[in-house]
Amino acid sequence: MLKVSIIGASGYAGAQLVELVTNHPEMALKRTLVSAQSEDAGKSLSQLHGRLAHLSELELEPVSDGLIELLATTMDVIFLATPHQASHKWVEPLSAGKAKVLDLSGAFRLKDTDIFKHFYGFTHTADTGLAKAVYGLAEWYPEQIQQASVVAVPGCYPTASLFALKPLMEAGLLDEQTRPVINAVSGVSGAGRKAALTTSFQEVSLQAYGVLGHRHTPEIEAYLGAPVIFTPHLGNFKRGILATVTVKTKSGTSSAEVAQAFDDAYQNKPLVRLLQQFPKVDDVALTPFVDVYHKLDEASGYAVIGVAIDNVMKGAASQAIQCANLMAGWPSEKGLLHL
Ligand SMILES: NC(=O)C1=CN([C@@H]2O[C@H](COP(=O)(O)OP(=O)(O)OC[C@H]3O[C@@H](n4cnc5c(N)ncnc54)[C@H](OP(=O)(O)O)[C@@H]3O)[C@@H](O)[C@H]2O)C=CC1
Ligand SMILES: CC(=O)N[C@@H](CCC(=O)OP(=O)(O)O)C(=O)O
Repeated sequence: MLKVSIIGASGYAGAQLVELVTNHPEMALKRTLVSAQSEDAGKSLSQLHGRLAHLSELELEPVSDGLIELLATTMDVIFLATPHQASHKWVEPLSAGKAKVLDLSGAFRLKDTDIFKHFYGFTHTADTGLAKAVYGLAEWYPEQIQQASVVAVPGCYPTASLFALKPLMEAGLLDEQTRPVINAVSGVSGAGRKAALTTSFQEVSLQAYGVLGHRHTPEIEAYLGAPVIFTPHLGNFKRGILATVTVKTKSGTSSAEVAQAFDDAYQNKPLVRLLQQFPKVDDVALTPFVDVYHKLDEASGYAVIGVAIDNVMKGAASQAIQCANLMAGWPSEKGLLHL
């Protein structure tokens, strides 16, 4: 059994990880942590998350330098489901021992530290951690993830967007002169658990935000290898992301070529479901699946691809488990397919 700890366990992604690790046949959850000043330190996780009421023995411990050092040398796997600054601080000391570290924040996804500073608002100084970090898009970089000691688990919107675009990019079917246009709607859980006016029940109404400036734009561009137009929207539902992606294909591209590109990319990928219709958020909510559909208008050369994922699962926690599975030498879907 792999010994596992989760830092940021009281948040949405962290609590989801607690559930997934607890259900995993080869993982044993040892410790759950929150920040040093957390008002939830000392509470049991089941007090905060009713879904975890059966795990009443798990206590949330405040993080400290001493505990970080201990975890680095005694754990096999450590998940950080913490804000970007906290992950930036803790990834290097946590990866100094034998533990493999999976960070769910955006702190280690962008290799270009100038772009990072522009979009995240602070200077990246964890060079060693950044050099080690492998981007954890599980179905796309399995060999690199398997060798990694630090994984930067992708953001939720980049996961949905890249699953739509990478098959066409890999097949050389995208028109290089026209940027893909990504419109995506996320449920409110994407914003995290802490109270904020913009995410309160009375305030949320379908609306675009972060237009032409969201930090996920450079992340999508870095792992697609082309510029995009990305517009996120906040929807009045709890879980899920629906990304509708419009692309111009190369002149003469046929529907059969587009279908072949998606079949080639996702055959033998049990967590990716190629549908016969555009996907629905409810079909993936609380699951680790990626639902995908595509349609090409051969006359104009424009294609529309729909992708649905659960933002907290495939957009964060279940993708982190997929990466931990790969790092342990197991199939990425271990412990996830039959939840
Ligand atoms: N929600 C989502 O859909 C997705 C989230 N992510 C990323 O995952 C990470 C967690 O997100 P989410 O679960 O939504 O966030 P939440 O705000 O719900 O949870 C954050 C967690 O981190 C803890 N925490 C905060 N500061 C520190 C610190 N300095 N040291 C240790 N623990 C700390 C919080 O507890 P406390 O404050 O009490 O200490 C809490 O447990 C973020 O980086 C987010 O960007 C990525 C993809 C999708
Ligand atoms: C609805 C909502 O607010 N979503 C979050 C994205 C959550 C996510 O993927 O987080 P990280 O990249 O920060 O890890 C946002 O737009 O900031």
